[in-house]
Amino acid sequence: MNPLCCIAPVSLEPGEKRSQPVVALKASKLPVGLGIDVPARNSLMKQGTAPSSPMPVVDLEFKGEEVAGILYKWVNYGKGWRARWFVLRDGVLSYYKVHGPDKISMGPSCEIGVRVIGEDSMRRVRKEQGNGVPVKEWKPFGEIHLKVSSIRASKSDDKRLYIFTGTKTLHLRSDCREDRSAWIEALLSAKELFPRVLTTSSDFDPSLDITVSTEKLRGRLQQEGLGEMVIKECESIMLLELSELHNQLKSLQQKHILLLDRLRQLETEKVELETTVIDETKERDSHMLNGRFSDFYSVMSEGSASDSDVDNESQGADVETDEEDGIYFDTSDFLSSESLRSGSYRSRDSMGNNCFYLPYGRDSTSSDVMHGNSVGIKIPEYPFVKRRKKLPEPKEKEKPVGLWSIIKENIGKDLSGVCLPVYFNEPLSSLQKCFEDLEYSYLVDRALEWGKQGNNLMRILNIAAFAVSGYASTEGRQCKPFNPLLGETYEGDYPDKGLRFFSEKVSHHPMVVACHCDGMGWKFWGDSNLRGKFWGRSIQLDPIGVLTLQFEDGEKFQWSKVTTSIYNIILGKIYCDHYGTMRIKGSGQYSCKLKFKEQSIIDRNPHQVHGFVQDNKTGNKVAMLIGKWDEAMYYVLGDPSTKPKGYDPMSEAVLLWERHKSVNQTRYNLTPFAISLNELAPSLLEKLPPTDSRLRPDQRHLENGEYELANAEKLRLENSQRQVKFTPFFKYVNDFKTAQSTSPSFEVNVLLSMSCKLPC
Ligand SMILES: CC(C)CCC[C@@H](C)[C@H]1CC[C@H]2[C@@H]3CC=C4C[C@@H](O)CC[C@]4(C)[C@H]3CC[C@]12C
Repeated sequence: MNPLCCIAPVSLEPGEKRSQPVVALKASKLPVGLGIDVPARNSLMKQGTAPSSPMPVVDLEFKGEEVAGILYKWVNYGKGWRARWFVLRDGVLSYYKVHGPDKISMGPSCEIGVRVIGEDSMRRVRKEQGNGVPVKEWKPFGEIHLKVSSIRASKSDDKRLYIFTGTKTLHLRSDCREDRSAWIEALLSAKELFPRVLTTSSDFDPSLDITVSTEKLRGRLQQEGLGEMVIKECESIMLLELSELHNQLKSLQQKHILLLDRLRQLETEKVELETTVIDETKERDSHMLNGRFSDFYSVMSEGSASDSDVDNESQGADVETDEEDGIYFDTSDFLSSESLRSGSYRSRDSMGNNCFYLPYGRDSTSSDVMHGNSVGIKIPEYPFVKRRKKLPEPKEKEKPVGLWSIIKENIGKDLSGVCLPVYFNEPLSSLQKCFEDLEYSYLVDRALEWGKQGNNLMRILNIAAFAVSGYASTEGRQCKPFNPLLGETYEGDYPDKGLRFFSEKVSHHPMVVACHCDGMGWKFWGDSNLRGKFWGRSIQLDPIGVLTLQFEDGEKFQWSKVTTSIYNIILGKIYCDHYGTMRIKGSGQYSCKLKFKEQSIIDRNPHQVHGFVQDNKTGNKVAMLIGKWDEAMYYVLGDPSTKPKGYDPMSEAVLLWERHKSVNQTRYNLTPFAISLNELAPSLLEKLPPTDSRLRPDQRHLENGEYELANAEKLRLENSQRQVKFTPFFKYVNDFKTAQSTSPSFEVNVLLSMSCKLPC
């Protein structure tokens, strides 16, 4: 039983009037399974006055009949509000998808009275009825048991209502105020008809009846030959103490309940606030496509956002991220950090914390052996390369600046002209950051080996772990990478990991980075372009583009990254979350689907990822994947949907990947691998092209903790970049060539490299 279930229903706002039911009708069997007397409804509608006035009453008393109608359900930030057909029956509120403008998917036929709420709902029912085609009975998309839920009306929007189910909150919106009142009334009545039986959850029963027996005590005291007077006194002392304890327990329990309630209220308010911002932003965007909000994001990323801000509906037709695929186990039950460690695999505590001090190649070898997952495969031995383990000591004291102070100072100004100071940056460019996704490249090496041995399942499992591992380094990072100049490059030569990496910024608007990596026996490439949306207190980044991994034997895997949201950008601690579905399409035997669960504030178990591997030919699920993007990934063989109820996948889970635990934390929370990326060893200096990110002066100054210099250089670079926009390219380059012929600056070098790439 979920502890949240016991919270009492929240009543309507004091001022909220319970409106009359819109209409209640007797059933006549309908093809769609809903018994609705449409002509009767029509005549009533005609009698009715404007929507603001109360509707005529037909059946005042709600006797537990069915209620149905359209409500808009909040799905997620990408999909927004979606129409769903809701049916309230026997204390259960079920909802179904609405396919197209008129097609409703409904539940089983019923012959009892049905009340249809809302004009639009009636219109749809009439249309369905008119078809005369018997409609398939659909399984409900979701079900809410009202006896364990609480219902609440939104304070700020008279069309919205919330249903807390104990584990999640459903955000619903009706077409008008009257419809909301009708729904709330129906829901509350249904709830009253099916009151929650509290006796089942003694853990949260506020009456907390404890029966205490003094029998044993009495017996023992009698044995000692004590008189009745003394025994009675002892009994009353004990009972008094106990009742004191009982009272304390009760008040603690009350506090707990209040706290949980407050938390849920806060969460509702948070979503309400954010959805209000979304609704308003959408409206505003339609009025001024290139207005302040789209500019604002470009300031955050210094012009890296693409211009388009359209809601991408085509991607997942009508997928509700939280409720898709019934086969998933409720990972929240077992995926706590402790249970992650208590599965069949035991964590390699003995050496896990030290492993990053080892050279990368050897590190992966040691973990391979420990994980057992690579028993029987050959693990490549890479040479040791000495790399730095720390960033240079900062030369100046840090100057923390809140983003809010910058926004405040620039209110009313055109934000595209505002530059963010360097304090918001980390000493890495987006080009280097792309390479961070390959920190756990040993997983691909393993995948190669498994495939060579004909074990394609282990190959895709390792690739899935690799695709997830790329997110691990984002945990605890609060600064933004430097936005490279157009034509800026980064080359990483890492024989210690068997890697050669190259990335380049290939487009400025939209900002696109292309990268390529040669591993031993495999290649990985892709381009990254982010579509950004600013939601007021958070930024949502939707990556566009495909990543490809190809093995020397020809097998190819392709996937796209999931959505990233950055929260608390104005106030509080910045953090990011990754959520959505990642599909890894394999050209061979298997593909994989991974779901990154979106975090909520009462989520005690964030960052979960779960999914399965599917046979491309038969469609059968052959293995399950579970874990967290910032901790570890595990697999369990077999079809997850055939497992019995209450099955604990962690009992059989085998570790695929575990994040390196770094102790050597910098101010930027960089991993040891990330620390190595901007190292400029003297031997490298001779070899690097002048366009390499390591040579970017502002980034170098920031790394050295020379904040003033870094800021000045950053401003200079950004200004000269802006200048390029207005000056013909060749004139700009030639002017610089003549003015600084001896040692051109970084940006001129980058520009010069561009001129070589352009057709003459
Ligand atoms: C307001 C400003 C200063 C906040 C800085 C926010 C930081 C946390 C942001 C800025 C840019 C962001 C990155 C941009 C792009 C990607 C690629 C994506 O596929 C995974 C997340 C990742 C790697 C983001 C992680 C979070 C990030 C580093």
